[in-house]
Amino acid sequence: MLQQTKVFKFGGASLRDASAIRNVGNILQKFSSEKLVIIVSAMGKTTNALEEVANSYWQGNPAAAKEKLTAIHASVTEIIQELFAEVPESLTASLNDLFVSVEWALDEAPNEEYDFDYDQIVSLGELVSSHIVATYLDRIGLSTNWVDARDIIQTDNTYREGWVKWPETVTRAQSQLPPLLEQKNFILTQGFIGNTSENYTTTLGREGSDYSAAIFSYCLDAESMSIWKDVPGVLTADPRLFEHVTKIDRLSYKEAIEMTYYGAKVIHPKTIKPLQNKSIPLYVRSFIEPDAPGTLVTDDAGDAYPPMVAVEKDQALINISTRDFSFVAEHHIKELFGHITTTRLQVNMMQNTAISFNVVVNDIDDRVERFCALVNEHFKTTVDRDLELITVRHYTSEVVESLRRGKVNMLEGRLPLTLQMVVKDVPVMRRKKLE
Ligand SMILES: Nc1ncnc2c1ncn2[C@@H]1O[C@H](COP(=O)(O)OP(=O)(O)O)[C@@H](O)[C@H]1O
Ligand SMILES: N[C@@H](CC(=O)OP(=O)(O)O)C(=O)O
Repeated sequence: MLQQTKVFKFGGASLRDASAIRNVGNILQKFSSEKLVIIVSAMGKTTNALEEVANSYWQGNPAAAKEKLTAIHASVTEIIQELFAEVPESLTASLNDLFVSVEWALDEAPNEEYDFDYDQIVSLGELVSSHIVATYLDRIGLSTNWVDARDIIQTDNTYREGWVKWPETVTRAQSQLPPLLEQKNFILTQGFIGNTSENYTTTLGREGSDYSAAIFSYCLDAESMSIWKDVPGVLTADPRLFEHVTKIDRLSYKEAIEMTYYGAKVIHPKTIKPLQNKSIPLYVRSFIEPDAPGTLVTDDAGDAYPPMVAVEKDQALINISTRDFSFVAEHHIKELFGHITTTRLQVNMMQNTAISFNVVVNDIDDRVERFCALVNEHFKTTVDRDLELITVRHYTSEVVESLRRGKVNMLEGRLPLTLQMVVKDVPVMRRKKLE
């Protein structure tokens, strides 16, 4: 039975309003005889809205936080009123309980750690959407067991980026989920959230629901995993940023992990490893054209690919140099990486010269400032911000030239299959109109 379980993941875009949720219901009708574990994200941009609640609360403005929370509750209520001719009382009650529990938390003084409070607040989005979708599926005759993902996914207490405790998670999934799939064909649960051993909620990192689906797939030795997106599959570049992109029919795990790590947002980068480790095929499919084949990510996908481009925004280039003109030696690099680890910087590129070391990192929160303060005693640092990291796999000179147009190149690295450049826009100089 386990071999036949498929895992489906529906993200925020596929659940943004009542008609989108109905569309998900229509897709799932076609699979009513299959064993499915369905992972849902928060609806639309709810997670961003909840981040605003967490920020107001943390900035010492609980009244503003509550106002924002009430607005989210109101928009959820509007969606369910449109979705159900008559909203089931049990759903209204569960949603009220969820919102009230966060509201009460906002009355308490903030915890010492922002990341902890963030997770307790922001996890609400997935809990809300999963109750709505499960109730809707039951209503349209798709009998579904709602599961709290926090009973399955166990993490350490790295809030906002929980590290999965695999043995505990596998044991829980394998003991709890198969009996539920015997009872009803569908299990519906949340992406993005997990639980610590002290029973506190963690999140797995922004856009982490794809990863949750991969965790469930791994634990259940799923037959396949499908993520339902607003694009026809994996494209040669983000269609929001580039014209003339084409769909890739088949992609190897290796290509997928390289592209997603460097910013191809269509798949969360942590998704690939659990699937590759168990050779579970990944389908990236369109919820707009659900019968189209999408992209298949597997082991044996050949190695002839067109140029593929990924863009990661909000990059900072940190130039670190020794204060006394000594070489940047191995012991310096060891010290620097110690600080990189403690400040949770993600390094996307690095290069060194005799007396300097350059790293390109995701510019998140105040991590760069904290890193610079830590290294200040031994090193001088300068930081360039608002940069983009452009990664091109299977690059050609034409593609690279076209990407360079209008950009200043700050750092570049080439390997036989991958070219990376860190760029910023050329400052535009315009002639003034003469009086
Ligand atoms: N190479 C790519 N191929 C397809 N889509 C991409 C690519 N790179 C970035 N994207 C973007 O990823 C989006 C889908 O991912 P995402 O918004 O995270 O989905 P969801 O939140 O529904 O899981 C697309 O709308 C597209 O703009
Ligand atoms: N809701 C979370 C997790 C997630 O993966 O969402 P989505 O599937 O819509 O990218 C976020 O927005 O970060």
